[in-house]
Amino acid sequence: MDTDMDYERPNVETIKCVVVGDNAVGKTRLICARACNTTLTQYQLLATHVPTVWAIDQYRVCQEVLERSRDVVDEVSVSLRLWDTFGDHHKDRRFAYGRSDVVVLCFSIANPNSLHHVKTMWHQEIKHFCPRTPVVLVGCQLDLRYADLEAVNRARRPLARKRPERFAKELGIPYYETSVFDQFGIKDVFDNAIRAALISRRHLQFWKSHLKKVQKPLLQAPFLPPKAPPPVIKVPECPSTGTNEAACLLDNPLCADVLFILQDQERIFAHRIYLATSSSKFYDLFLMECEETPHWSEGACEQEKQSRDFQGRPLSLDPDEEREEGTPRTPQADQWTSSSQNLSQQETPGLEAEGSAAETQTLSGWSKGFVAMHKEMQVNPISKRVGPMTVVRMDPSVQPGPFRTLLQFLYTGQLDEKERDLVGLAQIAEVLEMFDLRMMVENIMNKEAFMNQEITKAFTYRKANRIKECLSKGTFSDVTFKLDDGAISAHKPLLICSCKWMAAIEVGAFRKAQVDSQPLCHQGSPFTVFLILQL
Ligand SMILES: Nc1nc2c(ncn2[C@@H]2O[C@H](COP(=O)(O)OP(=O)(O)OP(=O)(O)O)[C@@H](O)[C@H]2O)c(=O)[nH]1
Repeated sequence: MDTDMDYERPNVETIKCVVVGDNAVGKTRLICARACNTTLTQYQLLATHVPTVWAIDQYRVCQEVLERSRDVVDEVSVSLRLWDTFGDHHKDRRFAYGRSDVVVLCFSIANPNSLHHVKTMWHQEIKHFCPRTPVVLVGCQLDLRYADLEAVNRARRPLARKRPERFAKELGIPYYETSVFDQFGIKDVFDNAIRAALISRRHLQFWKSHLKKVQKPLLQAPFLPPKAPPPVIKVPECPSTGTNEAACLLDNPLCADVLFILQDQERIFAHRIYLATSSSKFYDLFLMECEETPHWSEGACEQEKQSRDFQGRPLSLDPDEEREEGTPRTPQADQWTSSSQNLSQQETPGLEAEGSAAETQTLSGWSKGFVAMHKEMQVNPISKRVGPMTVVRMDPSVQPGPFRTLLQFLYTGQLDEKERDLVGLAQIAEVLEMFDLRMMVENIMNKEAFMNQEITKAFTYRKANRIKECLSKGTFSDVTFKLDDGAISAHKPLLICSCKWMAAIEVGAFRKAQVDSQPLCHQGSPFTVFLILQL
């Protein structure tokens, strides 16, 4: 080493920096990150620990390592010589400490014991072998403080910044944190270790005027932890189960949000999320409604709306409030004629309307089979709760029997082979542009009903994807889960179908106070705090 040209260059300060600390705290990785600029994936970093020391000989054999050892700190040219050591407490490190200029004392932020050993063992050892050498304390593996590594975190809680900071203060040494994974703090550690070494050298070699600008080790800028990823909402790719539950929900329409009126008297309750994710026609219909009446609208502005409308505050049904004055109507909305008349009482006798109807949208020009749509407070026939509902009046040609079968298909993706009114069903499927249903009917008529299984499969696959989309965007959602780190919009009908607990809440078996303090599901759900709105 003594033959290195750095020793011959004037004004280049060679600094021997010894890196010590417990086994597996990350010394070797830290040294490699500085000396060789190695970047590793988290997977590589987490792979089993192999006890190693980074070979000091690298400075002789590897040109890149030698070049990277050169640095300029506070206008001083330095050559940084890193010495890796074994972490075993009983090993003899006196050779490593000999003639050292600075000691980088490492512990792992994910391992409180390694910090404990800083005080009980490492600092004492350093003071014993090189009492005048400056020391820098380094918390390695900083990313593990924020990582979602259940096992690691549970086994040994990562250290918060305060504790090691207090340690460092007591020992009178500077403190830095690093993550090789996030490439954070590596330069901070070594630049400031160099500073500490140079300051100490300046005391001894006061004639070295080029050291006069060297600063004391600086404070480290805080690490900005990465934002937690949004929660992953999993929807089974092809939900084969759940069809019975969906059919049940249609028969017992808890938390229904749409009411079909057929032939001016027949009333069928349903759920927008089921219809919109099974049929483009209904998707368009309900989305148009959202756009037309922004006050009620869900869709993209769902989150905001949920916090406004469903937090128990009175809902305004005044159409004038629904669009700010001077706001242009969407071209789509202009296709319909709108009137503010209240249809609920006069035109649909027998309705248990609780409030007045909002703006009515005439749909006959938009599509065959539909007459008009408006929003109205309605009583749910099962829970007896009053809530806003989309009331859709169907064309008189739409017969209740086939329409019910059509809805069953939209909820389950299945069609009973024994269906009697196949002709009526084919007609209504044609009118409402539900071509997969029409094809199913044709298959039954052609005695090829076995082919319908494939249609059902494709249907459920498509539906699952659409549900995923609606979940991620909050479209048609009617419930918001408030979590510690944000809110998730969801759909009560879907939840009710997959979780009896939710159904119990909806029929009122639980009181709100209990709901607030109960975890959501029995399946180890991560939610611990949630609020059901609109209770
Ligand atoms: N997540 C994460 N893991 C790290 C980091 N640094 C090191 N590791 C991992 O921690 C383990 C120990 O790292 P080493 O650098 O080998 O530890 P060491 O202190 O040199 O260990 P000894 O050679 O036994 O003294 C390895 O599996 C590394 O991949 C880091 O910044 N983040």
